Amino acid sequence: MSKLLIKNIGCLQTPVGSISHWGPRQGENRKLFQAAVLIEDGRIEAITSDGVLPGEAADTIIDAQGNLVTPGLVEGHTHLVFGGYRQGEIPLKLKGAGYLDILKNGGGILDTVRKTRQADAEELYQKSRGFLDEMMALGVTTCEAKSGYGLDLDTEVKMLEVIRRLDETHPMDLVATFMGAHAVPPEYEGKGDEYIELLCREMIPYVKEHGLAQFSDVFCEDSVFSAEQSEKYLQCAKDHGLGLKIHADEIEEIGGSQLAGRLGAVSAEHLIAIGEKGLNAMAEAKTTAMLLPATSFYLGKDFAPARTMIEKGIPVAIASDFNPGSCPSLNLQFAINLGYLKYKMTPEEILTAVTINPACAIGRGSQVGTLEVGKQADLVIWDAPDMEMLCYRFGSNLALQVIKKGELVL
Ligand SMILES: N=CN[C@@H](CCC(=O)O)C(=O)O
Ligand SMILES: [Zn+2]
Repeated sequence: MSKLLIKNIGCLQTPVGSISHWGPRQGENRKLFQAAVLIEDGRIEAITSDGVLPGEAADTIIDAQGNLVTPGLVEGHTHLVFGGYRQGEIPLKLKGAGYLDILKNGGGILDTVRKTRQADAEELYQKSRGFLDEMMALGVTTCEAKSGYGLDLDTEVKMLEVIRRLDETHPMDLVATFMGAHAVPPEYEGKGDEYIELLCREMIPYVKEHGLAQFSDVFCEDSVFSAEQSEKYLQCAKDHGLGLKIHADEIEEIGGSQLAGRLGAVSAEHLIAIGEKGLNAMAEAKTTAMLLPATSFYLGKDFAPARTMIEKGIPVAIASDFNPGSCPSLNLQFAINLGYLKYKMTPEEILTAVTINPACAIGRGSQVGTLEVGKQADLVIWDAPDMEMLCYRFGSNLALQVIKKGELVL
């Protein structure tokens, strides 16, 4: 069994976790100086500090040259499988067209649905592989990916099978979320309730029966799916044993975050327009707030009240929201910068928000998201002495070396 030693780590920084007691965190971090990590068979065998090296010899040694080492980043929210792009929407947005206006006129998500239905699985697979390569080069080692650009069974299954094939063939670990309730498809225009019926009667059972997704998600938004429709869909997903996620209170507050708390959703996404009742419901249920600052930036919206969420004890995660419409950037490092500048989170809270908290929100908290003996050896060596530098510098890729399951992948 191969042994890898990473030595001369200036600062090893990790959220506080423990395999037996893992769960979303508020931001407590552990920092070890002049540290070293011994990895065997893809797992962390030993962590030392103060210049002391693990006793056992290693086959391969990496000198971290005094740099920062953190857990591999966990990307908790993407729509990374999609046909075509939507660059044509920019001029409309610049002329003042709102995100929902474009969708109501058959563009937006529905434009990507048309292109995804036309795209073949191989094309989607190859395009998404490229995105995963880029994300891994930025320090991401585990990633969630949603369906939701099919809105019919065949194309939703096509998307989820692409995600499964990516998980089987790419070094990145992927977690799939079924999002058949992303929008009402054109063939059900004006018949949203009937489409929810179809999702509950046909698609959710099929997805569960074929093990195609671990979670289910819905776009609960004005003129997309109401809180009532979202509840019906999520209750059906819950009854079929899928974990619950909900795009909530992104543009209008229509009760999505309250629903998240009431149903015990594992996470609620966006939350730009969340109100006091939604905050209290999520705090009560310990539903993770999956915040998407690059979407706020790109749509020219406000930023979610992250500080208030942390003060209320709501676990906070930060993700890219990579998708062709509201956030055509997969750069989680940029989301880290925005977490610092716009959410005013501390570097420790931000590290927690891009590692253990999203890991818990996608069901991987016991395997990844912290650096501790026994966990999977997913780590990043950064071109930075500390987490402050990662939060402060933006526009450059500061990931120097990425280790995935003990293998150097970058
Ligand atoms: N808001 C809904 N869904 C995605 C955007 C999807 C799209 O515009 O293609 C989001 O999370 O931002
Ligand atoms: Zn999304």
